[in-house]
Amino acid sequence: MTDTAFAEAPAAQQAPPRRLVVTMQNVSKMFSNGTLALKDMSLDVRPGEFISLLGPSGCGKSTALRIIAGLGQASTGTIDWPSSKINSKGLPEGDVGFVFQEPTLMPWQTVFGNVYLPLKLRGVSKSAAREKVMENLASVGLADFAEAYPRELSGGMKMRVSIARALVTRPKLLLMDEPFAALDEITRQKLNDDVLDLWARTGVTVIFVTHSVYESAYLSNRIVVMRARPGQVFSDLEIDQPAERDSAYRTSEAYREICEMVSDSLQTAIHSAES
Ligand SMILES: Nc1ncnc2c1ncn2[C@@H]1O[C@H](COP(=O)(O)OP(=O)(O)OP(=O)(O)O)[C@@H](O)[C@H]1O
Repeated sequence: MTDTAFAEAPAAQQAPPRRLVVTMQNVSKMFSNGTLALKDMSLDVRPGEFISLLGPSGCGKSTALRIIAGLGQASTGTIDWPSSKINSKGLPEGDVGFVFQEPTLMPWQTVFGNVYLPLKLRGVSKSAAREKVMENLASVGLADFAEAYPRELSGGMKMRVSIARALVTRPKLLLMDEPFAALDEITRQKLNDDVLDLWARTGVTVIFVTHSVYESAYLSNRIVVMRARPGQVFSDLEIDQPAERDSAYRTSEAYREICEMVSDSLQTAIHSAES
Protein backbone atom coordinates (compact mmCIF):
# COMPACT_ATOMS: atom_id res chain seq x y z
CA MET A 1 0.00 0.00 0.00
CA THR A 2 1.42 3.34 -0.97
CA ASP A 3 0.76 6.32 1.23
CA THR A 4 -1.14 8.05 -1.52
CA ALA A 5 -3.26 5.13 -2.63
CA PHE A 6 -5.64 5.33 0.23
CA ALA A 7 -6.35 8.03 2.78
CA GLU A 8 -9.01 9.16 5.17
CA ALA A 9 -11.26 11.67 3.43
CA PRO A 10 -10.68 15.19 4.72
CA ALA A 11 -13.11 16.40 7.35
CA ALA A 12 -15.94 18.46 5.86
CA GLN A 13 -14.71 21.66 7.47
CA GLN A 14 -11.28 21.26 5.83
CA ALA A 15 -12.66 20.63 2.33
CA PRO A 16 -12.32 23.45 -0.19
CA PRO A 17 -15.58 25.37 -0.62
CA ARG A 18 -17.52 23.55 -3.36
CA ARG A 19 -21.22 23.36 -3.94
CA LEU A 20 -22.19 19.97 -2.67
CA VAL A 21 -24.62 17.87 -4.70
CA VAL A 22 -26.36 16.68 -1.57
CA THR A 23 -25.63 16.78 2.13
CA MET A 24 -27.15 14.58 4.85
CA GLN A 25 -26.83 15.99 8.32
CA ASN A 26 -27.46 13.81 11.37
CA VAL A 27 -30.11 11.76 9.64
CA SER A 28 -31.82 9.14 11.77
CA LYS A 29 -34.52 6.76 10.66
CA MET A 30 -36.80 4.84 12.99
CA PHE A 31 -39.32 2.58 11.26
CA SER A 32 -42.81 2.20 12.72
CA ASN A 33 -41.91 -1.25 14.10
CA GLY A 34 -39.21 0.37 16.26
CA THR A 35 -36.20 -0.54 14.10
CA LEU A 36 -33.59 2.20 14.27
CA ALA A 37 -32.14 1.80 10.76
CA LEU A 38 -29.96 4.93 10.76
CA LYS A 39 -28.63 7.04 13.59
CA ASP A 40 -27.03 10.44 13.06
CA MET A 41 -25.77 9.67 9.58
CA SER A 42 -23.98 12.57 7.93
CA LEU A 43 -22.61 12.55 4.40
CA ASP A 44 -21.45 15.34 2.07
CA VAL A 45 -21.53 14.36 -1.60
CA ARG A 46 -19.29 16.42 -3.85
CA PRO A 47 -19.85 16.92 -7.57
CA GLY A 48 -18.40 14.22 -9.80
CA GLU A 49 -17.69 11.73 -7.04
CA PHE A 50 -18.24 8.00 -7.42
CA ILE A 51 -19.09 6.93 -3.89
CA SER A 52 -19.70 3.35 -2.85
CA LEU A 53 -21.77 2.77 0.27
CA LEU A 54 -20.41 -0.49 1.62
CA GLY A 55 -21.56 -2.35 4.68
CA PRO A 56 -23.00 -5.52 6.14
CA SER A 57 -26.55 -6.56 5.42
CA GLY A 58 -29.06 -4.49 7.34
CA CYS A 59 -26.74 -1.56 8.11
CA GLY A 60 -29.09 0.89 6.41
CA LYS A 61 -27.51 1.40 2.98
CA SER A 62 -30.80 1.14 1.08
CA THR A 63 -32.60 3.20 3.71
CA ALA A 64 -30.03 5.98 3.29
CA LEU A 65 -30.31 5.85 -0.50
CA ARG A 66 -34.10 5.91 -0.41
CA ILE A 67 -34.12 8.91 1.91
CA ILE A 68 -31.74 10.78 -0.42
CA ALA A 69 -34.06 9.93 -3.33
CA GLY A 70 -37.14 11.12 -1.47
CA LEU A 71 -38.59 7.59 -1.47
CA GLY A 72 -38.52 7.55 2.32
CA GLN A 73 -38.48 10.21 4.99
CA ALA A 74 -35.88 10.81 7.68
CA SER A 75 -37.24 10.71 11.23
CA THR A 76 -34.81 13.45 12.24
CA GLY A 77 -31.99 15.30 10.53
CA THR A 78 -31.82 17.12 7.21
CA ILE A 79 -31.10 16.51 3.54
CA ASP A 80 -30.04 19.55 1.53
CA TRP A 81 -29.32 20.06 -2.15
CA PRO A 82 -27.02 23.08 -2.21
CA SER A 83 -26.63 23.16 -5.99
CA SER A 84 -30.19 22.36 -7.13
CA LYS A 85 -33.54 24.03 -7.54
CA ILE A 86 -35.98 22.42 -5.15
CA ASN A 87 -39.51 21.51 -6.22
CA SER A 88 -42.70 21.68 -4.14
CA LYS A 89 -42.01 18.21 -2.68
CA GLY A 90 -38.66 19.35 -1.30
CA LEU A 91 -36.80 17.35 -3.94
CA PRO A 92 -34.33 18.60 -6.53
CA GLU A 93 -35.85 19.27 -9.95
CA GLY A 94 -35.02 16.25 -12.11
CA ASP A 95 -31.69 15.77 -10.47
CA VAL A 96 -31.91 12.21 -9.20
CA GLY A 97 -31.85 8.96 -11.16
CA PHE A 98 -32.43 5.65 -9.36
CA VAL A 99 -31.36 2.17 -10.43
CA PHE A 100 -32.73 -0.65 -8.28
CA GLN A 101 -31.40 -4.18 -7.84
CA GLU A 102 -34.23 -5.42 -10.06
CA PRO A 103 -34.41 -3.69 -13.45
CA THR A 104 -38.15 -2.97 -12.81
CA LEU A 105 -39.03 -2.66 -16.51
CA MET A 106 -42.60 -2.55 -17.78
CA PRO A 107 -42.99 -5.92 -19.59
CA TRP A 108 -45.70 -4.60 -21.94
CA GLN A 109 -43.50 -1.79 -23.21
CA THR A 110 -40.60 -2.01 -25.62
CA VAL A 111 -37.08 -1.04 -24.60
CA PHE A 112 -37.73 2.34 -26.21
CA GLY A 113 -40.98 2.74 -24.26
CA ASN A 114 -39.28 1.93 -20.98
CA VAL A 115 -36.50 4.47 -21.47
CA TYR A 116 -38.98 7.05 -22.75
CA LEU A 117 -41.13 6.79 -19.58
CA PRO A 118 -39.38 9.48 -17.43
CA LEU A 119 -39.61 11.94 -20.33
CA LYS A 120 -43.24 11.00 -20.98
CA LEU A 121 -44.02 11.71 -17.32
CA ARG A 122 -42.60 15.18 -17.88
CA GLY A 123 -44.89 15.75 -20.82
CA VAL A 124 -42.29 15.29 -23.58
CA SER A 125 -43.83 13.90 -26.77
CA LYS A 126 -42.51 10.66 -28.21
CA SER A 127 -41.17 12.36 -31.32
CA ALA A 128 -39.39 15.08 -29.31
CA ALA A 129 -37.91 12.41 -27.03
CA ARG A 130 -36.77 10.05 -29.78
CA GLU A 131 -33.26 11.42 -30.23
CA LYS A 132 -32.52 11.52 -26.52
CA VAL A 133 -33.89 8.02 -25.91
CA MET A 134 -31.89 6.58 -28.80
CA GLU A 135 -28.76 8.39 -27.65
CA ASN A 136 -29.15 6.86 -24.20
CA LEU A 137 -29.77 3.40 -25.61
CA ALA A 138 -26.66 3.77 -27.74
CA SER A 139 -24.65 4.79 -24.68
CA VAL A 140 -25.46 1.42 -23.07
CA GLY A 141 -24.96 -0.51 -26.31
CA LEU A 142 -28.64 -1.23 -26.95
CA ALA A 143 -29.53 0.99 -29.91
CA ASP A 144 -30.39 -2.12 -31.94
CA PHE A 145 -32.83 -3.36 -29.29
CA ALA A 146 -35.14 -0.33 -29.12
CA GLU A 147 -38.11 -2.34 -30.41
CA ALA A 148 -37.41 -5.47 -28.33
CA TYR A 149 -39.48 -6.35 -25.27
CA PRO A 150 -37.88 -6.98 -21.84
CA ARG A 151 -38.64 -10.74 -22.07
CA GLU A 152 -36.32 -10.91 -25.08
CA LEU A 153 -33.34 -9.51 -23.15
CA SER A 154 -30.71 -11.08 -20.88
CA GLY A 155 -30.43 -9.96 -17.23
CA GLY A 156 -27.45 -7.75 -18.08
CA MET A 157 -29.29 -6.14 -20.99
CA LYS A 158 -32.33 -5.42 -18.80
CA MET A 159 -30.06 -3.71 -16.30
CA ARG A 160 -28.58 -1.60 -19.11
CA VAL A 161 -32.10 -0.49 -20.04
CA SER A 162 -32.69 0.43 -16.41
CA ILE A 163 -29.48 2.51 -16.40
CA ALA A 164 -30.42 4.23 -19.68
CA ARG A 165 -33.85 5.05 -18.20
CA ALA A 166 -32.25 6.54 -15.07
CA LEU A 167 -29.91 8.71 -17.15
CA VAL A 168 -32.36 9.89 -19.81
CA THR A 169 -33.33 12.97 -17.79
CA ARG A 170 -29.66 13.89 -17.34
CA PRO A 171 -29.66 13.69 -13.52
CA LYS A 172 -26.80 15.24 -11.61
CA LEU A 173 -26.99 12.39 -9.12
CA LEU A 174 -27.38 8.70 -9.94
CA LEU A 175 -28.30 6.40 -7.07
CA MET A 176 -27.66 2.70 -7.65
CA ASP A 177 -28.86 0.12 -5.11
CA GLU A 178 -26.89 -3.10 -5.60
CA PRO A 179 -27.69 -3.00 -9.30
CA PHE A 180 -25.50 -5.94 -10.32
CA ALA A 181 -25.88 -8.23 -7.30
CA ALA A 182 -28.07 -10.71 -9.16
CA LEU A 183 -25.84 -10.95 -12.24
CA ASP A 184 -23.09 -13.43 -13.01
CA GLU A 185 -19.51 -12.30 -12.43
CA ILE A 186 -18.59 -11.76 -16.08
CA THR A 187 -21.68 -9.66 -16.78
CA ARG A 188 -21.11 -7.78 -13.56
CA GLN A 189 -17.53 -6.90 -14.50
CA LYS A 190 -18.63 -5.76 -17.95
CA LEU A 191 -21.35 -3.57 -16.44
CA ASN A 192 -18.88 -2.17 -13.93
CA ASP A 193 -16.76 -1.00 -16.87
CA ASP A 194 -19.82 0.40 -18.66
CA VAL A 195 -20.90 2.37 -15.60
CA LEU A 196 -17.41 3.81 -15.21
CA ASP A 197 -17.47 4.77 -18.87
CA LEU A 198 -20.84 6.51 -18.46
CA TRP A 199 -19.61 8.23 -15.32
CA ALA A 200 -16.54 9.55 -17.14
CA ARG A 201 -18.56 10.68 -20.18
CA THR A 202 -21.50 12.29 -18.40
CA GLY A 203 -19.83 13.66 -15.25
CA VAL A 204 -22.79 12.37 -13.22
CA THR A 205 -22.23 11.99 -9.48
CA VAL A 206 -22.85 8.41 -8.37
CA ILE A 207 -23.75 6.79 -5.05
CA PHE A 208 -23.51 3.03 -5.47
CA VAL A 209 -24.66 0.58 -2.81
CA THR A 210 -22.82 -2.71 -2.72
CA HIS A 211 -21.87 -5.59 -0.41
CA SER A 212 -18.76 -6.25 -2.43
CA VAL A 213 -15.37 -4.98 -1.32
CA TYR A 214 -13.98 -5.80 -4.78
CA GLU A 215 -16.70 -3.97 -6.64
CA SER A 216 -16.42 -0.88 -4.43
CA ALA A 217 -12.64 -0.81 -4.78
CA TYR A 218 -12.85 -1.12 -8.55
CA LEU A 219 -15.49 1.52 -9.12
CA SER A 220 -15.13 4.24 -6.59
CA ASN A 221 -13.03 7.23 -5.82
CA ARG A 222 -14.53 7.25 -2.35
CA ILE A 223 -15.82 4.40 -0.21
CA VAL A 224 -18.10 5.05 2.74
CA VAL A 225 -18.08 2.00 5.02
CA MET A 226 -21.15 1.70 7.24
CA ARG A 227 -21.67 -0.18 10.46
CA ALA A 228 -24.92 -1.69 11.64
CA ARG A 229 -27.17 -1.43 14.70
CA PRO A 230 -27.57 1.45 14.35
CA GLY A 231 -26.59 2.28 10.77
CA GLN A 232 -23.88 4.92 10.71
CA VAL A 233 -20.84 5.95 8.71
CA PHE A 234 -17.92 3.98 10.10
CA SER A 235 -15.13 5.16 7.79
CA ASP A 236 -14.89 7.47 4.82
CA LEU A 237 -12.07 6.46 2.52
CA GLU A 238 -10.74 8.40 -0.43
CA ILE A 239 -9.34 6.15 -3.16
CA ASP A 240 -6.57 8.12 -4.77
CA GLN A 241 -6.12 6.07 -7.92
CA PRO A 242 -6.32 7.06 -11.56
CA ALA A 243 -9.88 7.25 -12.87
CA GLU A 244 -9.00 4.70 -15.56
CA ARG A 245 -9.90 1.22 -14.36
CA ASP A 246 -9.54 -1.80 -16.60
CA SER A 247 -8.53 -5.45 -16.59
CA ALA A 248 -4.90 -4.49 -15.86
CA TYR A 249 -6.08 -2.52 -12.84
CA ARG A 250 -8.04 -5.55 -11.58
CA THR A 251 -4.82 -7.53 -11.29
CA SER A 252 -2.62 -4.67 -10.07
CA GLU A 253 -0.91 -4.47 -6.70
CA ALA A 254 -2.58 -1.11 -6.02
CA TYR A 255 -6.03 -2.66 -6.46
CA ARG A 256 -5.13 -5.62 -4.24
CA GLU A 257 -3.91 -3.25 -1.52
CA ILE A 258 -7.07 -1.15 -1.68
CA CYS A 259 -9.23 -4.28 -1.45
CA GLU A 260 -7.26 -5.40 1.59
CA MET A 261 -7.59 -2.04 3.31
CA VAL A 262 -11.31 -1.73 2.55
CA SER A 263 -11.85 -5.30 3.71
CA ASP A 264 -10.06 -4.55 7.00
CA SER A 265 -12.23 -1.49 7.52
CA LEU A 266 -15.38 -3.48 6.80
CA GLN A 267 -14.35 -6.24 9.23
CA THR A 268 -13.70 -3.66 11.94
CA ALA A 269 -17.07 -2.06 11.22
CA ILE A 270 -18.79 -5.44 11.51
CA HIS A 271 -17.08 -6.26 14.80
CA SER A 272 -17.77 -2.82 16.23
CA ALA A 273 -21.50 -3.43 15.66
CA GLU A 274 -21.36 -6.77 17.48
CA SER A 275 -19.60 -5.44 20.57
N1 LIG B 1 -39.95 -0.74 5.73
C1 LIG B 1 -39.28 -1.18 6.78
N2 LIG B 1 -39.90 -1.42 7.95
C2 LIG B 1 -39.21 -1.84 9.04
N3 LIG B 1 -37.89 -2.09 9.05
C3 LIG B 1 -37.22 -1.88 7.90
C4 LIG B 1 -37.87 -1.42 6.71
N4 LIG B 1 -36.94 -1.31 5.73
C5 LIG B 1 -35.78 -1.67 6.29
N5 LIG B 1 -35.94 -2.02 7.59
C6 LIG B 1 -34.89 -2.44 8.53
O1 LIG B 1 -33.94 -1.40 8.59
C7 LIG B 1 -32.61 -1.92 8.66
C8 LIG B 1 -31.81 -1.40 7.50
O2 LIG B 1 -32.34 -1.96 6.28
P1 LIG B 1 -31.71 -1.63 4.86
O3 LIG B 1 -32.50 -2.39 3.85
O4 LIG B 1 -31.58 -0.17 4.71
O5 LIG B 1 -30.25 -2.25 5.02
P2 LIG B 1 -29.18 -2.59 3.89
O6 LIG B 1 -27.85 -2.23 4.47
O7 LIG B 1 -29.55 -1.96 2.61
O8 LIG B 1 -29.34 -4.16 3.82
P3 LIG B 1 -29.03 -5.17 2.60
O9 LIG B 1 -27.58 -4.95 2.28
O10 LIG B 1 -29.30 -6.52 3.16
O11 LIG B 1 -29.94 -4.79 1.46
C9 LIG B 1 -32.77 -3.43 8.68
O12 LIG B 1 -32.76 -3.85 10.03
C10 LIG B 1 -34.14 -3.67 8.07
O13 LIG B 1 -34.73 -4.84 8.55
